[in-house]
Amino acid sequence: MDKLPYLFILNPNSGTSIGKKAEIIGQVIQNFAEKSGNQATVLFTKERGHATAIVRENLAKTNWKAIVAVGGDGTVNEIARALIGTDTPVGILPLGSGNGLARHLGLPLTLEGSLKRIFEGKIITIDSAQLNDIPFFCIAGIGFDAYVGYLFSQQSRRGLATYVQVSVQSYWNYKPQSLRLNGVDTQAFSLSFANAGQFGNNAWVAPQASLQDGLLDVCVIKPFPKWYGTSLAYRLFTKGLKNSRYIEYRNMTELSVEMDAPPVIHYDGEPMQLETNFIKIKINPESLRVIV
Ligand SMILES: Nc1ncnc2c1ncn2[C@@H]1O[C@H](COP(=O)(O)OP(=O)(O)OP(=O)(O)O)[C@@H](O)[C@H]1O
Repeated sequence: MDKLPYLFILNPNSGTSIGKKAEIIGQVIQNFAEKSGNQATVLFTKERGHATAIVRENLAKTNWKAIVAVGGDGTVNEIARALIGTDTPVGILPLGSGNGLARHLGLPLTLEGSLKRIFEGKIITIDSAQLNDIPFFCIAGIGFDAYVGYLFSQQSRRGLATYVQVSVQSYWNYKPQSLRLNGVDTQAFSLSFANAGQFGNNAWVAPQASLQDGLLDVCVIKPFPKWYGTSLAYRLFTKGLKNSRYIEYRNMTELSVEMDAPPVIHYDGEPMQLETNFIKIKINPESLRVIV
């Protein structure tokens, strides 16, 4: 049996209720590993960005079989960014709110099912991407979803219900943005750079996206009448956006976006206010190993 150890990094801030259960989940991971003849070290993050620091500190110390993100897409991002171009695979134990990458990959969403998959699954190599120097693995974007992500991050309550509430409230006053996409003037309600197909919670902005095609699926949601919003939302959750006249898809390996002012963006659901109005996005083919 292969005895290389696994490093699990748990973000107690992921999802809506890990916090109080973090220690118990850590214990479940340890017990499951032991029972299945594996070794696991479980570490807990203390703040935003800490997961990246933990990987960097520990990567050279031991030959890890895999480093597992216990949390949502933000936690996967923090861990995977330190594993790009290395042989060490990332595992995903999806305990976040949206779990876009895990859902795209069809991974189990239960604790036991995920642990079994992590210890028994196979490894594939996927593309990663970057927005300026920010790596992302699932989807990055500008526009309405970035704006909502930014407002959501300022709420004290998390979870899907809060997200829906913030989305609906901001929808009515939100105005499409003017930008230049590869130098061409474009009006967009939102612009998504999809490596994987969904934001999380099965909101499929680019259901056709593949993590292994060396391409980004760029989805432009063009300005639309407000009454059309429910139809777009329905299409988003039923993989039907492609048939809308307000949607345009392009496959690209890199692109540039220029805005009039530094925009709020999101990468893998993490909102961020940029300090520049020039954005370059590019794909890095076959750059991350993942357990599936
Ligand atoms: N110990 C911590 N305390 C506070 N925030 C943390 C801590 N560790 C990580 N974070 C931050 O928590 C945020 C949320 O993490 P994550 O994205 O994994 O969960 P989520 O938002 O519930 O899931 P998803 O992105 O799948 O919807 C990230 O911004 C991450 O940097």
